[in-house]
Amino acid sequence: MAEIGVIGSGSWGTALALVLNKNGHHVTIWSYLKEEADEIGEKRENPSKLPGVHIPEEIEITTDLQGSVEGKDVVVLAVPSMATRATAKKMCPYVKEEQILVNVAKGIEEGTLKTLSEQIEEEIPQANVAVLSGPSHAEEVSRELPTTVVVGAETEETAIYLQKIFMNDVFRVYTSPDIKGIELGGSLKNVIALAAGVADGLGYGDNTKAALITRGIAEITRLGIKMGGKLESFTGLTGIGDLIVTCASKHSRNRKAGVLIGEGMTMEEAMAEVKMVVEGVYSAKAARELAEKYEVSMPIVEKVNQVLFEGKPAKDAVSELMMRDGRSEYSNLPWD
Ligand SMILES: NC(=O)C1=CN([C@@H]2O[C@H](COP(=O)(O)OP(=O)(O)OC[C@H]3O[C@@H](n4cnc5c(N)ncnc54)[C@H](O)[C@@H]3O)[C@@H](O)[C@H]2O)C=CC1
Ligand SMILES: O=C(CO)COP(=O)(O)O
Repeated sequence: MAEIGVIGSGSWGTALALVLNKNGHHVTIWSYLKEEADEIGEKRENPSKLPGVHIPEEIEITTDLQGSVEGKDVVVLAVPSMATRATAKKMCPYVKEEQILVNVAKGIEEGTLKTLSEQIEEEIPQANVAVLSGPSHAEEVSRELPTTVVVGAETEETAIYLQKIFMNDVFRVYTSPDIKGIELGGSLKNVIALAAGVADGLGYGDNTKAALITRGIAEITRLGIKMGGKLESFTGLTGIGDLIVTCASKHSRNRKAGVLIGEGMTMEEAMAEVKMVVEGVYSAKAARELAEKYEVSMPIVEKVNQVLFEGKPAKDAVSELMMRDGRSEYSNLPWD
């Protein structure tokens, strides 16, 4: 049995706390909001984030960050990406040398273009930072529906340790050394999911969705490989796997926000309506900046930016994507 701190009481932190509790570990969830901690503690449920899911008494809920980090065998970071750096900074004094921190949020920092593990390493240099990602909606994980994810770590030893900590009969965990590829797949898919939602909101069909998923993973892979990620991560659970679930699922926050935008809402109105964190909106600008920096063509990412931030009508964005110059599907494939 391990002592585990989960930093973040949103739907994903809570769902992972349930997995870890089922596996026999002692889990403490840290909540940023006192009202959220009080409500979970009293009702043994997170009604706004995971309605109807019982949170057993053994799981402690607290707003004491020090107590949730100090002395823990593993600390899981599950706060929204825009709060990751600030939260890591606050955690730093309580983290011992080589303590294992697992980031499970998905995002890229605007401006610095750093992944979340890079930000955590900058703020907590003494930590051993790993990541966990894959096609895994909290609503399904918390109901014990079979799910697969990948843990990425600096050493095989850490990855296998974490695999044993998280894995059970309904939560299968693979290991990988490709932290960069895992993080890029998880963050960039959210931007494509917004586009898939927009297509649904415009009333387009399955053909359009399949096109966005396939051309979307081509964009993600082109950039990801140039940035040092491995092809296998983009063709695996943390790439195409996560993109499929996000673009197709009724649980997806990014897809939902896209649907509302496709139906005519502004980005701000859509985010307010979804109520939960819509990471693709925060990663979209960073994705566009990365495409420029690494000189990679990412037309879907570009159109998402124009719709979100420059007032381009969604229908025009789709037409413009369709009417780009004709080209070969894969420009690296020779004809002879
Ligand atoms: N919900 C899901 O199914 C999955 C979510 N993720 C990722 O996990 C991360 C967290 O997402 P969710 O749990 O879904 O979010 P959520 O929308 O369910 O909850 C957000 C939580 O963040 C907390 N919070 C708000 N401002 C904060 C701040 N400044 N500092 C620290 N905490 C703050 C709130 O208390 C709230 O509990 C995101 O990056 C998301 O992409 C990854 C896989 C699955
Ligand atoms: O990353 C996630 C699922 O793997 C959560 O993001 P969405 O809710 O937009 O799908």
